[in-house]
Amino acid sequence: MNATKRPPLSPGDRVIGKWSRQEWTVQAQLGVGANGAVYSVRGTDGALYAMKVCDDVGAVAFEWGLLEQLNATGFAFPKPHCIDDSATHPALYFYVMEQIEGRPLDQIWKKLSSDDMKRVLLGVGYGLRALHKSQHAFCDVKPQNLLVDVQSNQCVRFVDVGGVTPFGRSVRQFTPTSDPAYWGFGERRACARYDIEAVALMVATLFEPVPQGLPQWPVERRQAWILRSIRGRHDKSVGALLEDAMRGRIDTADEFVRRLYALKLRPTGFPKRSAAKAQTRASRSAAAPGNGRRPAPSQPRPQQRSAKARKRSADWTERLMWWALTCAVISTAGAWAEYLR
Ligand SMILES: Nc1ncnc2c1ncn2[C@@H]1O[C@H](COP(=O)(O)OP(=O)(O)OP(=O)(O)O)[C@@H](O)[C@H]1O
Repeated sequence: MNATKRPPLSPGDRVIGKWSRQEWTVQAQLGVGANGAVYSVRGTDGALYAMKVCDDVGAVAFEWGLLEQLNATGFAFPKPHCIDDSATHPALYFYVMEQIEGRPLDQIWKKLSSDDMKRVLLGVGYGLRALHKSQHAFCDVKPQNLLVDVQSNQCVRFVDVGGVTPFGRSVRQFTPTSDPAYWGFGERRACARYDIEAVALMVATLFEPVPQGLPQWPVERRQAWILRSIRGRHDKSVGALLEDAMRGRIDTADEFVRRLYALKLRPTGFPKRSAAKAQTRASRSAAAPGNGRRPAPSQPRPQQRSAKARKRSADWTERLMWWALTCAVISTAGAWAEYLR
């Protein structure tokens, strides 16, 4: 496939579908990968969509077919909207889908609190659970394909359906650092366990970027490196979960979700973020699911907090006063004793 075949689109360009006669105006480029480029486009209905443009008409048809098939089971991938060729650009094959809000996981991971990390991973687990029900594996699990909406309680959605493969088949599209076979943990065959292993590898490499020379290392050395990094750096329970997942001891997304729920996270070992903030967010969403705007009932109110602070400082000054008074009484008594002697 030759990347130069595909005409690049710029903001303001209009694309008219040859068959559907629908029209879209390009707003911005959302991303670009090995298979094509994805643009944010506005339809004539005023809504924003994502348009994926590939060099190869076969790739467009293949991804479109998968999106449609998976949409029927309803889950984390974008909803398909339309497939067409451009009447306005030569050799421009594309499909239009829902534009997913959110930022790629690698761009926000380091800013998340441990609670938010757990929430994101639960979202990934739920998305995989739904996908696996359709007997397909994601296969190309990588942070760039997981979009997290930080405005919406860390809601996670998947993009890039190109790697999705029916269970039992060989994996066609993968990213080495999330590929269990690359690390010597398993074979490159689509199944639920492959995805869970990939998630664990992805998390480990988000915590600690891989060394530059890693591709030249023998597989045993790579494996030793990643095991050392998860055993040494994180909360022990997180390390144990990641290691079990990597080693293929977690067979289903259901089990992964259960293990995540059971994790008792310590605030240490994760990037700094005010624990109070995280707790406020968690209790907010518990109090008002969906919008999280009401303050948590268990949170001490500012007036209560300042009353306590006042009481603490009053205790301290009171003690100082009594101490000064006692000293004064003792020295006065001493002076009288000296005078009367
Ligand atoms: N529906 C969407 N909504 C918002 N952003 C999207 C959408 N689809 C893709 N993107 C963005 O565009 C980027 C590239 O898209 P995609 O992964 O589908 O291309 P690709 O050529 O298959 O990439 P790769 O080389 O990883 O296989 C994604 O990482 C994501 O940031």
